[in-house]
Amino acid sequence: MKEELAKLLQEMERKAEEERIPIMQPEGIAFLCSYIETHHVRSILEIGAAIGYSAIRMASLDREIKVTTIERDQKRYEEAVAYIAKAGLEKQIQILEMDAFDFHSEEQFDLIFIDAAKAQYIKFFQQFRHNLQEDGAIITDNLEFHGMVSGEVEIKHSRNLKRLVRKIRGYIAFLQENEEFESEFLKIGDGIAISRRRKGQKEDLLLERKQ
Ligand SMILES: C[S@@+](CC[C@H](N)C(=O)[O-])C[C@H]1O[C@@H](n2cnc3c(N)ncnc32)[C@H](O)[C@@H]1O
Repeated sequence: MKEELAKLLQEMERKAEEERIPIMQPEGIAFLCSYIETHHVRSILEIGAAIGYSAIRMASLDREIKVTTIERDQKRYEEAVAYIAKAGLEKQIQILEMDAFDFHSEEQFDLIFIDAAKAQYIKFFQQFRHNLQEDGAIITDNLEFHGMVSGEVEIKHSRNLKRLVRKIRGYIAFLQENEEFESEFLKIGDGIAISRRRKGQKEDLLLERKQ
């Protein structure tokens, strides 16, 4: 990695820590980058850009990689735009300021990375599975949610947190029972799931869309 880029990423990590912006943890982003490299991923759709940290990490792996990333928070979007420009990655990263549920496209991606509102994971998955290449993968972060999902870390007084943890457990069950996708759950970073289409399912999906 070039020295300038490494410095920029360090600045972003510091900012995220100071302002409590939830960017990917080091182990999680390292895994994501090695997945992209070993699977020769070239096109990525990211739901949840925040300040653009993971988008920059992913796009800087290879000049051929294109990232489309979506952020609904105006301030974070503007900060991400500035960081992407500083990294010189405007040609590789397309950032959209919008609610991801308003993003409708026929484009097919090698990888879809879901890293936005956790309570909406099932809805994101259902909306964007249509945009996944046949051999692609949907990766979701934060499935352990700091140990709260397994119950290792007890939630004492927050109803909202309890509700969120119930939603994440619901998403895990949704993936485990999913007939179209097979998911692998990894204890990396804050907990990652990799979901790939079972064989023959893309053809069924295309037929379903034609009818
Ligand atoms: C965990 S942060 C993303 C971190 C980023 N992927 C990284 O690691 O650098 C989640 C972001 O998703 C955004 N978000 C949540 N729900 C969204 C939605 N429906 N559409 C677009 N962005 C959303 C939030 O504003 C927040 O900035």
